[in-house]
Amino acid sequence: MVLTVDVGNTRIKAAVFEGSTVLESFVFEKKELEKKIKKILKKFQNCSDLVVASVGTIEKQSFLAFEKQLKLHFLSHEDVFPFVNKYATPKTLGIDRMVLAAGATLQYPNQNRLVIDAGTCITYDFIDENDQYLGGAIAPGLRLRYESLHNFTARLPLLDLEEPQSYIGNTTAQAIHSGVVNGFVYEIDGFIDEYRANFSNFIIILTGGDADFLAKRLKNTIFANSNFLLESLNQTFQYKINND
Ligand SMILES: Nc1ncnc2c1ncn2[C@@H]1O[C@H](COP(=O)(O)OP(=O)(O)OP(=O)(O)O)[C@@H](O)[C@H]1O
Ligand SMILES: CC(C)(CO)[C@@H](O)C(=O)NCCC(=O)O
Ligand SMILES: [K+]
Repeated sequence: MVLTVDVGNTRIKAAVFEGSTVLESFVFEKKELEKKIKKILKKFQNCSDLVVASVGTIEKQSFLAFEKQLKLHFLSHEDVFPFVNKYATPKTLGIDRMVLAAGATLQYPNQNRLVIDAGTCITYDFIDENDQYLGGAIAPGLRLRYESLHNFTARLPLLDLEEPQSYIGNTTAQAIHSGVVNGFVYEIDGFIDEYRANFSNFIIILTGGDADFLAKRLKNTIFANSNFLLESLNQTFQYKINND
């Protein structure tokens, strides 16, 4: 059994895998890290490996205590990945994006793939049919848009996510919902159209905390898989032990 942990910018997600099957998955806050992992390991005592990808402030040190119980794999750029990294600054590429690209490469071989992660940030990652990682884009995520409108202005309230009634918002609240939600959806559809115009035959993988919300609203039909990063962590680990 393998315990995978994704330390994002907002929350932590974890899952226990037996082979490629998820036995259970978890979401928790950063301050609960130690307590939660202890609890998971108590329930799943057959876990032999702990695989971590962190883009947050939590470093490898926070996991060292678990090394007594199981083998720690704190993923970094030094690990083996199943694609050729064409990013011009490979060392600054987020480890979460590398893991997503690895999962897409392994799970959908011999085709162009676009991974869209709608989390704290929206990230786009493109791997071509020759398994070359080309790059993509980083944009503010849905919640971040609501927060930045409030934090960087004097008069805009902080609102919770709500379906806009129209693209023509006729109140401050409706104008914000339209700008944030419609803007988010139009932007992502626009990116997908751009990729479609330039590449034929490719698959789109949609993941992240806002994936389900988004999937229903895109004009492009895409299935969401909110576990894709955790599944990719498990696959990256399997790839690593077979290729090290
Ligand atoms: N309980 C929650 N806390 C924070 N965001 C949530 C929650 N539930 C849903 N969301 C949505 O999920 C988005 C954040 O996505 P996610 O949880 O994947 O981010 P994350 O944990 O920071 O991971 P990453 O840094 O990898 O994006 C927000 O834009 C928000 O709309
Ligand atoms: C873009 C985020 C914040 C998304 O989680 C993360 O992948 C990151 O910190 N990336 C570093 C910059 C880059 O990927 O080029
Ligand atoms: K993200």
